[in-house]
Amino acid sequence: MKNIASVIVDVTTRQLDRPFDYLIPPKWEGTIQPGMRVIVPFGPRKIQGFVINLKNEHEVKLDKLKAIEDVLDVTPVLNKELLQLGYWLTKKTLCFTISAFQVMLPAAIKATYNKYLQCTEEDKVNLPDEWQALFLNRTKVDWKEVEHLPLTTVQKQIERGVLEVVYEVKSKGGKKTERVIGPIVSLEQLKQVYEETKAQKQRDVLATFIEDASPIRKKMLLSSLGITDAPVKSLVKKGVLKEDEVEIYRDPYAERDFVPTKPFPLKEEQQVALDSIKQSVHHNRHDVFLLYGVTGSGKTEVYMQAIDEVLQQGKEAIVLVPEIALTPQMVERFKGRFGSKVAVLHSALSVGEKYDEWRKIQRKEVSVVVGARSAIFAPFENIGMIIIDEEHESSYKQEDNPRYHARDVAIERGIYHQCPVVLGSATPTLESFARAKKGVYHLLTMTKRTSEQGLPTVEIVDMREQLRGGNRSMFSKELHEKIEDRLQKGQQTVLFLNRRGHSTFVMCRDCGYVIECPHCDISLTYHRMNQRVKCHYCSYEEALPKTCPSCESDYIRFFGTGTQKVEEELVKLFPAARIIRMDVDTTSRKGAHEKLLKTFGDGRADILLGTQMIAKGLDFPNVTLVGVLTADTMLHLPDFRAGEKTYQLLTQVSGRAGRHHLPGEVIIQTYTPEHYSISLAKMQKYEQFFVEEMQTRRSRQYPPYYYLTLITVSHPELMKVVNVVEKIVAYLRNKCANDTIILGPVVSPIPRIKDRYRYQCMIKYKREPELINWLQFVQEQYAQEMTKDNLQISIDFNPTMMM
Ligand SMILES: Nc1ncnc2c1ncn2[C@@H]1O[C@H](COP(=O)(O)OP(=O)(O)OP(=O)(O)O)[C@@H](O)[C@H]1O
Ligand SMILES: [Zn+2]
Ligand SMILES: [Zn+2]
Repeated sequence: MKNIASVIVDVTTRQLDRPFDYLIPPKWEGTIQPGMRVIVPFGPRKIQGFVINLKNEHEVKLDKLKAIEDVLDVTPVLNKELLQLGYWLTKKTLCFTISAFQVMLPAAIKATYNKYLQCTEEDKVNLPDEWQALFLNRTKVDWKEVEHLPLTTVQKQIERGVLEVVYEVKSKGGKKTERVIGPIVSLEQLKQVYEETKAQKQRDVLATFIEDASPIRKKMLLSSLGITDAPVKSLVKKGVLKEDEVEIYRDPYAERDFVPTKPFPLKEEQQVALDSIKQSVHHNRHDVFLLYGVTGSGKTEVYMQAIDEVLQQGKEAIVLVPEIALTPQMVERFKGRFGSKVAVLHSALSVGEKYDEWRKIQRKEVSVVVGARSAIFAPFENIGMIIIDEEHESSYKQEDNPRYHARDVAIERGIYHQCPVVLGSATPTLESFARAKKGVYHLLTMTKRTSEQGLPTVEIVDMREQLRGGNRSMFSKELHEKIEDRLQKGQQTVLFLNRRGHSTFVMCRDCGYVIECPHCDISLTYHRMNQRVKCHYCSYEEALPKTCPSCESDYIRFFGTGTQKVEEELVKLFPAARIIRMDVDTTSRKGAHEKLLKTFGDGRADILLGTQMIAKGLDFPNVTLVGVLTADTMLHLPDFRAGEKTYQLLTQVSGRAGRHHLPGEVIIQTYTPEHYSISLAKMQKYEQFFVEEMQTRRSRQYPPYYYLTLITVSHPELMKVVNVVEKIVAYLRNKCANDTIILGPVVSPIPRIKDRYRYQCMIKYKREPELINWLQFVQEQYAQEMTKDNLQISIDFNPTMMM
């Protein structure tokens, strides 16, 4: 009998990042499996851990072995494949094993929770007698009530599919909960208590539950009987009723009807693409496809018909879309085609809602997942295809540990399941397009829009000339006229303001003083709502000063153009226009995003003004004009991908115009019309852009010609940082190949965050198979100081953020 479990414990220190052995007490022998979470003693504490392996007694030294304290799961939360994927993540990103396991699970499982055993009404009849008694008049039993039972008997019922373990998140600030009352005795007993009770109000309560034993919201109970809390409290005290606090779960899409859709007859290019993908589905081949299709070429339709094929094989599909594109429109399209077979995972869901969706996946109630980055870890066991839409989006890379890229995880899972991975984009990353050209990925090209209109015409307006001509407005003459024209025709306009890289700092116009965060070397961002300035890195905030702290001038103003300011000007210029503004301020409340888009989609507004969040995925037939207010704000970021990102964004935004019967027009306003990212976006010539940008990358030795690894060292003391980073660089210089370039050490673009000084070094290399081992060695060398002395060394392979 294997009665020893190897456990990865929840401690994030390098020295302890290895399995520890624990004895399995006899009562759990044969029931504990890899992938389950347990509570184990660790030093003076009791902590959580994941069982990864079982062993026999003779494989380990028995003396000193402590025993497992408690078992948290009755069935594994991580299956064999995901455990393996966890090790892979650990190795590839140099994160802690425990972090790799945790990132694959929904937050609810990590949070404090109540554990219940649940049985549906229909399943109750299938329970053995003793269990039926337990579930009498209720569908949910607190885990504490069954804890004393042998785990195997519980497991048996779970395997039969009649019982289920569920977690409910304990309410933490801000989450909606409500009190629920229900009986905890049998109907017989309820009747008996009813007979014995004299107090009329208590009798009323009892009568309610004799009629219908299911738990009821306390508020409703009190108001329907017209009573106070007191009679309920007495009955709870007597042990007849039970009061619970439960989080209010809501299926965010439950109240919505999704109009069922049928597959479109495909256009020729779509058909060719689909056929190739189907081939590899049929032959269970792990191929990576790059579906390069212009905006509006019907990529989503290809995804959906390919998924159809996968479902017919009895397999499952994962579809990743960027968070920002996970609009109601996108969800609607998948729900419309696949109905209740779809689970949706995105960050707007509450912890409980996310957990509910995850559970649907684990219980195999759904076979399609549409979700943002972390949906790549969906616990399916029979994956037939993984799709990554808008594969160029930087949000697919996680910026915290584990610093993984969803594309890499998708390919790893694709290999395991022997299934195709489809990457789709109108503007693929240079890395992916280069791979496709080399034949590493299969290139599928769609050059035409599905509508007869073709791509919109794009016009570039030089804002410097506008200024010379005396126009100081943020709207060029051209854009102004075209908006006027659309208003008259009753067509819609989308205006895009690129906020990323936009300065919204506060500066004194007399002396040039800029307000900065006292803890981070970065300017504070102005928040109009409450007249305060805020740090984006450490959330430090203060009131907007009335006079300049340096020269006391009262001419201290905030700089940069915010959406609110644009809106104000729009109202002045077009008083009759109905305007919708979408930015972080107007969409912070739950459901607001969806509501605003619906208003626009229903034609109840003329102009949609927004930031990045309107650049993707929108498909409104009446939009015939797209205006980009300032195209170049991103070009000047200290990032070698600035040109690529600008090109991608301009193409995506332009792609919102003229997608159906009406032709579309795009106006791009810029101060640098000569930059090739902007001029080629006008011509919509991705392949030419690719060639140009590749030349730049080659000459400047950047990806995809070179790989990058960024090491950032931080500590509250500057000397310490410099000392450590210099040692690391010296060590690496000694090891690395001759053609490897080590830049630095230099001060990071943001020299200080949260009172920690930051230095970095960038390694550029063509081939360094040992690099990962050297960096692991570096981590081990500094493990003590990282645990005890507040030293941080972050290692980012293929970084997407250069700051
Ligand atoms: N074969 C087809 N026949 C007619 N209409 C189609 C067909 N395929 C897709 N469409 C429609 O064309 C429009 C554009 O398709 P879709 O949104 O899938 O394009 P896309 O390539 O994903 O676009 P983007 O990259 O801009 O988001 C949609 O309204 C879609 O319903
Ligand atoms: Zn700060
Ligand atoms: Zn001043």
